[in-house]
Amino acid sequence: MVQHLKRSATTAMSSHPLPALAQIPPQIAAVADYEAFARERMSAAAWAYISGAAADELTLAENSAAFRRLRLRQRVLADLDGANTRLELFGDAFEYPIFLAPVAYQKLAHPEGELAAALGASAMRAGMVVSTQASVALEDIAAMASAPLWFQLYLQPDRGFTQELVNRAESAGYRALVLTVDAPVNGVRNREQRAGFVLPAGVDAVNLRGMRPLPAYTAQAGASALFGGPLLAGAPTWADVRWLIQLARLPVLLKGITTAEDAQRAVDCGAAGIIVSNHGGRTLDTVPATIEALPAVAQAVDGRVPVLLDGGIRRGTDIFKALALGAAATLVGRPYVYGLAAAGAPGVAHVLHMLRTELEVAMALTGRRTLKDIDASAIC
Ligand SMILES: Cc1cc2nc3c(=O)[nH]c(=O)nc-3n(C[C@H](O)[C@H](O)[C@H](O)COP(=O)(O)O)c2cc1C
Ligand SMILES: CC(C)CC(=O)C(=O)O
Repeated sequence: MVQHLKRSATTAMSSHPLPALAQIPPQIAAVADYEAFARERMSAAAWAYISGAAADELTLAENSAAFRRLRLRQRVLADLDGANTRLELFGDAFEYPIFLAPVAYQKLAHPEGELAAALGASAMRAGMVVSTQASVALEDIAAMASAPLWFQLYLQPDRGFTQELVNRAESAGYRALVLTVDAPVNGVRNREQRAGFVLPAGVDAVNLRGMRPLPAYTAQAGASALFGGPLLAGAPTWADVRWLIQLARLPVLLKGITTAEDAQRAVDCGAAGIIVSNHGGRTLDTVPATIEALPAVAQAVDGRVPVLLDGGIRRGTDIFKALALGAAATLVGRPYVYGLAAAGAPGVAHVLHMLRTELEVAMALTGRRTLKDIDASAIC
């Protein structure tokens, strides 16, 4: 049913998103409802890669559980005339504070990959962050999108190649750079390992083609698999953050900050924004949920730059709670990838539509007219 919808509605969506949304079956009423449809359409290995996280996946579970533990304070009879969810970030206006987080290799989820995600986001006028490891050329994604795109950067050991990547993103019209700082090495991805995940033919990091590969390295028996090898030797440091901020013409956000100390340092280095993120639980297991890390980061930043958050958002009330505790906006990862896998661009649009509507309901029932009215007093 949803598969059929994908074919017929993608075309309709490019002129108007709503007819396509009207064809989504009623049993998909919440973001979580896409998960089963997505799983059916993916190989077991791709499912393990996308839905999985690091080690015992405690942080993955905690990201959502911590949102669910928070309680809202309902307020009644507020004047909601003129209510809206608008915001401005880095000179661009957005209709609502929900962005698509950078997710690598989206062709694993859908043959059109990032192109369909960008189409869905643009139809809903939502911003999207495109991964360095996208499976579609960053220029082609930019040509598809009408809403603002940001480019997520993994600093490559070859800094000259990294600079080229930044130039390409700037030339293609991306509006900000998101430097991911929490993954100098991959987490211990046991679920992926057990499923034997490897990239299938036809899916690769096309934007990194032509880059000089790291020297081959096999640790001697009894030696460290990581320390002393080339991976950490080329890993980014604060000096690289300053280098990037100096060379980039675009604002640079740091993604993957979860402590007050690092937030302070990021602002001191000239970061234009901070994304509180633990990579959806995919890097270091047992770190706290992002919603628990947010207040200390927001306090350290003290309004000097916008603080965004991702990780575990599955409801509009989660977005509301993040805003109440100091976030200017939020990003979602797996939820839209599940929508993409199940129904292509309309699935992505639908996920955004549901989250936005749920956020508006939460605002109406807590008596908040604008995003600026959402503060900690909305939480018990
Ligand atoms: C399959 C997958 C691939 C990801 N790829 C990237 C990436 O290339 N760059 C990055 O900064 N974050 C990446 N992330 C992390 C997301 O940007 C985001 O932090 C996380 O998914 C948020 O948690 P959520 O999935 O619970 O919404 C990836 C996440 C997933 C699930
Ligand atoms: C290719 C990976 C490094 C992309 C990523 O960030 C992830 O899988 O979490």
